[in-house]
Amino acid sequence: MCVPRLKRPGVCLPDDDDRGVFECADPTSPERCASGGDQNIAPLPSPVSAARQPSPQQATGTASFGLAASSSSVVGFCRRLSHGGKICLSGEDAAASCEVEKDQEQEEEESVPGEALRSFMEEFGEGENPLILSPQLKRITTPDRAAALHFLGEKYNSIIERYRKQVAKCADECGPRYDDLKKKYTDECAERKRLYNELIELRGNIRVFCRCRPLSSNEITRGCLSVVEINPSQETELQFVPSEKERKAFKFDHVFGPEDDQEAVFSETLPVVRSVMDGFNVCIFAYGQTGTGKTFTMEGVPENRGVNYRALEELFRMSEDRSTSVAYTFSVSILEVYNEKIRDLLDESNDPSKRLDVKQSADGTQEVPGLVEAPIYNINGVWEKLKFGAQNRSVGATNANELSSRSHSLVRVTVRSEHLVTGQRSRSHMWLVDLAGSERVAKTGVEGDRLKESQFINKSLSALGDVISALASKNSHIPYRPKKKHRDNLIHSTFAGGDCKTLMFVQISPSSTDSGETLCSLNFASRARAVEHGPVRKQVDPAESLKFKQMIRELEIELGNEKKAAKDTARSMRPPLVPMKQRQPQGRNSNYAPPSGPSRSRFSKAPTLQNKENIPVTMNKAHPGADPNRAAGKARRVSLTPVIRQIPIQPKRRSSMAILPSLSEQLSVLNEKRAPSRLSNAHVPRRSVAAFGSILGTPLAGHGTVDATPDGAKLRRIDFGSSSKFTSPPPNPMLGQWNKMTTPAGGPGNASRLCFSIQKRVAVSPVRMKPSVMGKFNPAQREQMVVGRAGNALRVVNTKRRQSVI
Ligand SMILES: Nc1ncnc2c1ncn2[C@@H]1O[C@H](COP(=O)(O)OP(=O)(O)OP(=O)(O)O)[C@@H](O)[C@H]1O
Repeated sequence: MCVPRLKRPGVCLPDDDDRGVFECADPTSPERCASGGDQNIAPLPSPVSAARQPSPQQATGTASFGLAASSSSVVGFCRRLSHGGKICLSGEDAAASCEVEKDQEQEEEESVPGEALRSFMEEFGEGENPLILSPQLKRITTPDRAAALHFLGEKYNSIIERYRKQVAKCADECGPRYDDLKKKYTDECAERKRLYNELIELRGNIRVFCRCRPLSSNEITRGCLSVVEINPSQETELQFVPSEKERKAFKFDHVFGPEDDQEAVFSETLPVVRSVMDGFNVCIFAYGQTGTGKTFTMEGVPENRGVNYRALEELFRMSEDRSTSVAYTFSVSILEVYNEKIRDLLDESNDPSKRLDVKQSADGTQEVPGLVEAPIYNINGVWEKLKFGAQNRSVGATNANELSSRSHSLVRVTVRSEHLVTGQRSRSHMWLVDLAGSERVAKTGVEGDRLKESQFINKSLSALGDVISALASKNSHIPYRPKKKHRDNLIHSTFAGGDCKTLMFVQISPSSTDSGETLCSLNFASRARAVEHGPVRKQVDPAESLKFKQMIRELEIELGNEKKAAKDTARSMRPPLVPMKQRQPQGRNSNYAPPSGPSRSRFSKAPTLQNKENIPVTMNKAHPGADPNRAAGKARRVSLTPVIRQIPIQPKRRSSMAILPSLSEQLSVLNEKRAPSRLSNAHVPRRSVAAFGSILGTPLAGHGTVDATPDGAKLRRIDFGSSSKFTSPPPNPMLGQWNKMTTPAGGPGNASRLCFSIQKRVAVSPVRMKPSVMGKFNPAQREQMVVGRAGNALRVVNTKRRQSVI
């Protein structure tokens, strides 16, 4: 039997989900025949009545079956029911229907009427199994077939209805979730892009977009193939496939394929363009082989304008948006570098004798004095200027491009802004550069003037390539053109100079005939992408910066005066100091007594152990009052003062306002793994320590007590009024005087007067002494001694004396 596989329209077979559409050209029900519905079987009466009274109109119409019935059965059935109505099958199916007829007649003879229909309905009445095999349907005799099909139709309709409801329910339930997820995804993408842009800005990278033009009609005629593969879902990657075996992937910040239009390109360019309105310099330039669409991207055509026009349009739009807070003014200059000469394309006089040159301005930027800077007030004005400039540009025909640009074209848009509230002004530039195309002289078939142009173009582009390579590999030497005023340096500094946000379009041809040049361009662009300039500065109006410089100068003078005044005041407030010459030599770390000097005779005619503040000395119990060290003729105990000097002082370390804890406290504190030692809260200049070291008694003496906290590192509370076990000798008269001078309202004095510094914690640990030294002390003395070490400073602490931890 022939089972036709019906392709659209036709019957859906078990292994094919094409929908079968049977059209009946029944004159009595034209609307049904023409309805073309493709999902449901037309509504039919109940199976029983249908079985009894098969109505052609009811059974006909346009129906689609998702059943596995033999199309022959259905066709035959429809034919009979239509009473002469025509079953229309398309194409190959029509031929199949003839054979179907024969089979059907044969089948009818074999089947048992009524019985088959019943069992069929029993079998398929239950469940949702939509799979009905054709032999089962074939068993039903002709008069019952209508009922069987009707039965099936209803069953399928109900299944479809149920599924439709399920789908609707699912859509209701999942719709909001889907929308939510979609929003999250979009937000995530936007955030990723923002972060990426931020990263690029921080690094100061050159952004690189790659744009591949479509194959030209000429290339298609010549049978050129495309060597570039771009997957639209991967907007940053491009595959270069010059042959079957070769394949190289290139990554850029965005890749535009042949089908991407000017608008799509500009929408990605927009963020960079907007920066110029925020005071950043911006440079957008197109690079690539001749005829790859650089001018198309930058200038565009009147009906399909490019980046230049759209960028200026955006600037005007933004200016309008911000008009309540910022006042913007725009001006434009257009120039070209042709055969290493600069031509002003907006100069209406077109004076050939006018010579323009590049000059370096005071702020290091390249300027072209004398260049026309035309103010623009609206977008119409912009188009006029751009058109005028483009008309003046040097173009010529080559084999590669009928209208090949023979020069680098630079449009400079100057944006000046003044903030209406803060009055802050800025001046920034946007450079829109359409470079001349690199070309293979042999290929472009140029000669004469065109050849000369080509040589200049290639030389200039190669210099640019060197600059970019050097920048990319972070060479210390950037090979700008040797002459400082070289025209190319204007281009180089524009986008490679560093102080602007740079976007490069690398334009490529997809044609297999250009694969060599395409690879060069892609490699060049990859190198450019690796260049890191560092963050770009906001530009301030030069007039504004002059004003700021002036302000800074005035502030500096003011600050200097204030510092001087503060110094003078501080000097007048200081306590009387020992004259410098009386102080011990700096940096001396000696075990010998410092030479006696006038200070001693002046402040302490007979220095005693008691009044030697901060100088721990071992007492000789046998001869009190005698200097045991001298008596022994040996080196004195460590002089603390020089030791202190040796301890490195951290610049912002606080100085202690006192305080001498007991030895056990010291030990416990110091052994606590050098807990952070904020033992002080007032900075005392180093020399004060030295000075007080030789003053008899300090203002601290007799005033300070320590309220030791569990944390030895914490500052002790000072009770100036109470007495202490660490009492000092009576203060000397000079200090008394000084106290009076500096104590407000006769109070105990403030912290700054308690200037005795603990500059460094000292880890005290037993140190082995030479037996010869130890022998000089009796056991009681030895017990009383603790030997400590502070850095490389050795000192002895006597438990019976007022002790300094350091
Ligand atoms: N993306 C594109 N879609 C459609 N046409 C394009 C596209 N890019 C370029 N073209 C067409 O290709 C031709 C060459 O383009 P264009 O003059 O801009 O190239 P070019 O790189 O500036 O060449 P040259 O360096 O020689 O000046 C033009 O006819 C242009 O319209």
